[in-house]
Amino acid sequence: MLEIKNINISFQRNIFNDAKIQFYDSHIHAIIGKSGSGKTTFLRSMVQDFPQLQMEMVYNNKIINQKDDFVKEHIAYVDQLGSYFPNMSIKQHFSFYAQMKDEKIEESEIERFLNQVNLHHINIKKSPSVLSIGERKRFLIALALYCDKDIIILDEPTASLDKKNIILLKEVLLSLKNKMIILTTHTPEILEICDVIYKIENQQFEIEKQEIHDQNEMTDKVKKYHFSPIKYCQYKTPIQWIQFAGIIIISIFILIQSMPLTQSFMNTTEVDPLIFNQSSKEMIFMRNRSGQLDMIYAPAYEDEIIQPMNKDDFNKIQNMDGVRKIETFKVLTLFNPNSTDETQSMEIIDQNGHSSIYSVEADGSRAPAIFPYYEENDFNAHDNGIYINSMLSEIYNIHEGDTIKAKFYIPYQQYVLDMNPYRKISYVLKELELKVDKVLNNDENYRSVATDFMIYVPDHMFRDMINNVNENDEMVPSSSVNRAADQVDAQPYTMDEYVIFVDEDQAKEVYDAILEMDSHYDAYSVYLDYLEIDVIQKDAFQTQLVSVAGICGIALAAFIVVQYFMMKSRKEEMNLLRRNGINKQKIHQVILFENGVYFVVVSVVGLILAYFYQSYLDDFTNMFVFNIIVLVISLFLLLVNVIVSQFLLKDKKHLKNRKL
Ligand SMILES: Nc1ncnc2c1ncn2[C@@H]1O[C@H](COP(=O)(O)OP(=O)(O)OP(=O)(O)O)[C@@H](O)[C@H]1O
Repeated sequence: MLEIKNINISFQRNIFNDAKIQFYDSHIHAIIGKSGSGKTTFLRSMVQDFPQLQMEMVYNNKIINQKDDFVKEHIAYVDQLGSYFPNMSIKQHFSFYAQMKDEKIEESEIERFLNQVNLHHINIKKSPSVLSIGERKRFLIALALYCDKDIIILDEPTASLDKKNIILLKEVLLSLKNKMIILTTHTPEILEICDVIYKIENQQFEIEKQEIHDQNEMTDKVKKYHFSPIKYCQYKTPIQWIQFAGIIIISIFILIQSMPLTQSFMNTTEVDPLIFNQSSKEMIFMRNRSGQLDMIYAPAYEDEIIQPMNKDDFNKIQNMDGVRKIETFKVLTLFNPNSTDETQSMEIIDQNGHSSIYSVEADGSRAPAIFPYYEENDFNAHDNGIYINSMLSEIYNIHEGDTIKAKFYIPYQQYVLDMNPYRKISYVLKELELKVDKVLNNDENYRSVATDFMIYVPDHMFRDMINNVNENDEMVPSSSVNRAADQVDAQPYTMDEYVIFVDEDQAKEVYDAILEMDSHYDAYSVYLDYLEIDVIQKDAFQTQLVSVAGICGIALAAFIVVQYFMMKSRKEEMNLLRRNGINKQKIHQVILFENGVYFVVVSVVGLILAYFYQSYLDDFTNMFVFNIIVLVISLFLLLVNVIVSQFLLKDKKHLKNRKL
């Protein structure tokens, strides 16, 4: 027996005032009353709490403290509309309850239950929406029977039913001998089979009819129903799966958009320390070029195209504000500047005499070269030592005190052609032994675009290396030099490239002035070049940022719209779970689990894509930043996801929502 006492419900007005009511095992009860008297509200209050409700329920002499558990174990509720889970087929409804009961249900068993309520030959793979409302209500009763609930509540079961369906329903109700049926109706055919009829009058339940017969002992065995939020996630319509996949795809799209942007941001922030050291800020390379400049200015590698400076211009530059000194400049290479199609070997001898021989790539990309340094470079307190940069030291494992032994190409004579190229240069191949006095830090040395592997020798030593060449040295054969020798006489080689030492704050003016003097004058400063590229990169980043922000904004709006509709379609589903006694925490766990799956999928795919993107760039130096950005964006999208779901699933319309 179910006794409900002290029923108080009031909205704008009192609906029940200290009312009480009793329901008997194996009896059919009807509640009647005028429209608006509170029939639906009362039935609803039996399965769901709301703020305007107070009541005390006693079932088989036990006070019900946990209404949710009681509902889950004992009550099946069928509302006026015959509401069903919109995310489940007929068959899935049964398997959902089977899962809660820790059982498996076969199709034949489902059919047996459907037969009990006169539902034959329906396609159980279809959604209950294909059923008529009468069939739907009977289907829900069949479900209640399968769930073995002992209390079945039917709100207006005959609403919208035709005569034939009313008769069918009546037969079904009569067959439920051992259940406690509680219904609201005004249909005489149903009322005549009710054992007890209560009428709502003056906010109380008044007995209209009471024919209590022997009550089939309804076992109060505690049935255990388990609701698993994880298993529940499988119940989705194809549209919901598509929506779920949709928000994942949109999220991944946003992540993909962020990657080039991140890269371009890193480009704008990454600073090579070599660019900002004092020497790089104060050195401007300069030359008078014959012919067109192709690509970039690579100091001294292209000295066939360098011709002497105009004396007047040279003097002008020398007298410019900020110019401290002008020195000649050249680079000695390990490869034949006339053809780099060869492999060279380089020997490193350590202080103990142990030697390592390296074969240097034919393309010269890892080839060290000899550069002059000057007093103005302020290297290591002017001790006239031989220095190398840290990159060369690391790659070839060269330490202070080690000796680099290799053959370098040293210019000997030039054949001035006075056209483009301006001259042909003959070289000798000379073995040099350079004992490394010090490995310079990045903030000490200067940088060149010619190579990353630099050996610095004092300017006077450098000039000696060039000036001490004579015809006894090993001449490098060259057909182009021979051809030039047929046309013009040889002259001694002259260094026509220069490095200007300037005051840092006037470097830009000097640089611009040189370029303005003559279109054949080239000026190159690692530092100024960097600043120029930096401005271009920052501009490019800003443009990219605006376009990516636009695209991602649209994608985010699409994300919210899809998520909104997905969640909206689930509101009914969540309400039904509540009516099945599934508490709010469990329902939140469903959402939490789905959000968790979403986050894991998006972030893992994002991290994999970030990895591939970086391998495409062949640069893993920003791996950490990329991964953090992927995770931050995924977390942000997760947050949007959670906010939209919480916003939609909140019981904010509790007071107004009649169909809870
Ligand atoms: N959530 C709510 N917020 C405000 N008022 C409510 C709410 N639910 C019900 N009411 C009011 O409580 C009263 C009883 O409504 P209820 O639907 O229970 O009546 P009923 O007897 O089932 O009527 P009918 O036979 O027409 O379905 C009505 O005046 C209704 O407006």
